[in-house]
Amino acid sequence: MTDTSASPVTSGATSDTTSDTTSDETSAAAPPAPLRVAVLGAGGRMGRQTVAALDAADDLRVVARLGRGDDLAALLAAVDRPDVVVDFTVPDVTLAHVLTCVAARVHVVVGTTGWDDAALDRVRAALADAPGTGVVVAPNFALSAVLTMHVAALAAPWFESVEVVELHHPDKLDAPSGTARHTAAAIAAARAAAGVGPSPDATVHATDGARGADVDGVRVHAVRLRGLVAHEEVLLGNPGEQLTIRTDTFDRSSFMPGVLLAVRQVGSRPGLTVGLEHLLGLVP
Ligand SMILES: NC(=O)C1=CN([C@@H]2O[C@H](COP(=O)(O)OP(=O)(O)OC[C@H]3O[C@@H](n4cnc5c(N)ncnc54)[C@H](OP(=O)(O)O)[C@@H]3O)[C@@H](O)[C@H]2O)C=CC1
Ligand SMILES: O=C(O)C1=N[C@H](C(=O)O)C[C@H](O)C1
Repeated sequence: MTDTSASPVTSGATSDTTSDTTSDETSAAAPPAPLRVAVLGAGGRMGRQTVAALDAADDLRVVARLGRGDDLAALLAAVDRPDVVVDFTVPDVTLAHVLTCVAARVHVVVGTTGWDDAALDRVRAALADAPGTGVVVAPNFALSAVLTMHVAALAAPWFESVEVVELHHPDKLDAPSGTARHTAAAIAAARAAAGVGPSPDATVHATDGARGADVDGVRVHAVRLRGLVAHEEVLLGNPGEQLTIRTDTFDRSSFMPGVLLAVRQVGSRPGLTVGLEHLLGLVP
């Protein structure tokens, strides 16, 4: 539901940062107006956490909280529209949300997973007609997860075998997780660049699914278990040795520094950015 108490129309625009005084000294010290942010999926697990994190930041202001059935296009057509939209909804609708924002030339930060190359290509095509607009799609905003993916890609060419195991709460809609897909893609790219072939696997008899999903040639296994939040292991094997890289999110607060970083940076990153690693400077 749209939060009318803080909607673009009723929130009083920039009045909280506009000083009554005409003193040069005072106006020079005035902080910039907070970035105006709308949250899609605001009533969900991530949406609630995101609204709270934005509320706690002096330089960011939540101006709308949207859920299923709320009119995003109308919000973006308002005079006093948000600067940035954050999407934590469901895989079926996130592409449409992003295309609506790009058409209105409003920056978007996307945490929702379930993206594939075709959907990302549609965003790139839309952005070609919206110069200056930024979209950040990040499968995982937690630092430990981003570093797990980064280190896994560094290590992958040095091992014969590599497989990914992701473990999540059972209310999750998509499998494998967006993080696991992103991890597998990074591993596959690093191995291909180094001329390393597929992981050895002699399996000729297997029950469907027993060897997990094939993501870019990397086996990915998905566990759903009550009590878990979000976890991933990358297993790398050589004769006589194993490297395990593991990330554990015990609480969704782990995602918030990354979400706020993306909200602050998306306006200065025109085009499509996939992965928080780019915002952290881990990759160009
Ligand atoms: N990038 C990251 O770091 C992270 C990404 N995620 C991803 O974020 C997404 C959301 O996760 P989570 O918060 O746990 O899921 P939830 O199911 O808790 O929340 C999803 C929310 O989206 C709302 N919603 C559904 N359809 C629409 C719609 N058409 N328009 C607007 N809102 C809609 C739901 O409303 P209703 O209740 O009415 O259905 C619900 O409030 C998932 O894809 C998940 O994988 C999760 C954690 C971290
Ligand atoms: O649904 C979740 O919870 C999560 N989804 C993201 C994913 O699919 O990778 C990020 C994190 O793993 C939590």
